Amino acid sequence: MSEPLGVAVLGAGHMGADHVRRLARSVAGARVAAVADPDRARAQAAVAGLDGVRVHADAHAAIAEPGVQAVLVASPDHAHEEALLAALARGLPVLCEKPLAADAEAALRVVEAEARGGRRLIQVGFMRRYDAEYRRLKALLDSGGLGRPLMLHCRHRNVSSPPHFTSAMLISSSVSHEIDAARWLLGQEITAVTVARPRPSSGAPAGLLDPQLVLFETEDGALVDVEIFVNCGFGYEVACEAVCENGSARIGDEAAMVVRSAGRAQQEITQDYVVRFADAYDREVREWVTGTRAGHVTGPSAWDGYAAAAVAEAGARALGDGARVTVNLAERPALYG
Ligand SMILES: NC(=O)c1ccc[n+]([C@@H]2O[C@H](COP(=O)([O-])OP(=O)(O)OC[C@H]3O[C@@H](n4cnc5c(N)ncnc54)[C@H](O)[C@@H]3O)[C@@H](O)[C@H]2O)c1
Ligand SMILES: O[C@H]1[C@H](O)[C@@H](O)[C@H](O)[C@@H](O)[C@H]1O
Repeated sequence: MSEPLGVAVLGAGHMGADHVRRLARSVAGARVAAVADPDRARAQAAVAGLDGVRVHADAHAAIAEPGVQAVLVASPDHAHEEALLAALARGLPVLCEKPLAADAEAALRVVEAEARGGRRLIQVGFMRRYDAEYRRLKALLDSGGLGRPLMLHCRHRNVSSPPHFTSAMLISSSVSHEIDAARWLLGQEITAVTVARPRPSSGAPAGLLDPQLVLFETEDGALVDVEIFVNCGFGYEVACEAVCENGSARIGDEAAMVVRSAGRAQQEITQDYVVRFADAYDREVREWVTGTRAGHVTGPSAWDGYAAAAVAEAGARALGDGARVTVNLAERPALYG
C-alpha cells in the first residue's frame, strides 16, 4: 500500500484526541480520514488544523466513509462491542482501546464474530506490551536467565479516578493492564482471583473501594499480586517486580531524573498515563499502522481482550464476597493459536 492508511477514530475524548494527534503528527503512513463523537464540538476540536477529516456524531457514519481503511476505537467501554462488530462486518482492521468490551460476554461475542470471519482484524490497546521497560523485562524472562518466574509484585496508582468509576472498575479498567501484562510476561492463563481490601482511603469518593489488593494464580502455579490505588493523590505509578528462581527484576520505579539541590534530592513523579506511556502509545500505533498496511495484525488479540475481561469479571465477584473465584475461560477458537 503506497497511500497512507485512512483511519476513522471513534471517540474524541482524552484518548481519542491524543490518538488523532498521534496519527496526524507522529505516525508515518497514516492519516485521520474521519472522527466520530456524539459531542461534535469535541470532535471538531480534536481535528482543528487537520485537512480533509470528515466529522460525524455517529460512529457508523464514520466507519462507512469511503476513505476509511481502518478504525481506532476510543469511545467509552460500553460502545466498543457495537463499533467492533460494525468494523468486522466491513472487514476493517481495528485498534480498540482496552477493554475489548464492557464485560466478558460482550468480549466473547466479539471473539466469536472475528473467528467466524476467519482472520484476525482486531488488536486491543494493551499498550504496556509496547513500553520499553516492559519489553526488556519480557525479553529477560523469556531468555530464562533468571530461572522460572515465581511471583510478580505489581503496583498501579492513579492520581484520581474519573467520576463514573466503580469499585469493580478498579479491576476491569485499571487492573486489566496487569492482567494482560501478567498473561503476556508469564505466557500463561490466570486461573483464580482473590481480592482483599483495606479500609478505603478518605481521598477516594464515598463508597469506592479504593485501594484493593488483587491476587492472581496462574495455571502453572505462579502468583501475581497487584496493589491498585486509583485515588492516591500524588502521582501515576506503574511498577512490576518479577521474582524468579535465580533472581529478580524490577521496572517502573527509577526512570525520572533526580535533582540534588539545597540539601534535598528530588524526583518528579509522572501525573498521567498519557505522559508515562507516551512512547508506548506511539510505538503501539506505529506498529499497528505498519502491520495493517502490510496486511497483518500482530498485537494483543481479541482473545487476549476476552481473557482479560473474564479474569476481571472473576475479580469483581471475588471483590464482592471476599472469596477465591476460579476463572472459567471459553474454548479458545483455532484462530488464536
Ligand atoms: N490504554 C490506556 O491507557 C487508556 C487510558 C485511558 C482510557 N482508555 C480507554 O479509552 C477509552 C476512552 O477513554 P477516554 O478516557 O478517552 O474517555 P473520554 O470520556 O475522555 O472520551 C470518550 C469520548 O467518546 C465519546 N463517545 C461516547 N459514545 C460514543 C460512541 N458511541 N461513539 C463514538 N464516541 C463516543 C464521548 O462523547 C467522549 O468524547 C475507554 O475505553 C478507556 O477504557 C485507555
Ligand atoms: O482507563 C485508564 C487507563 O487504562 C490507564 O492506563 C490506567 O492506569 C487507569 O487506571 C485506567 O482507569
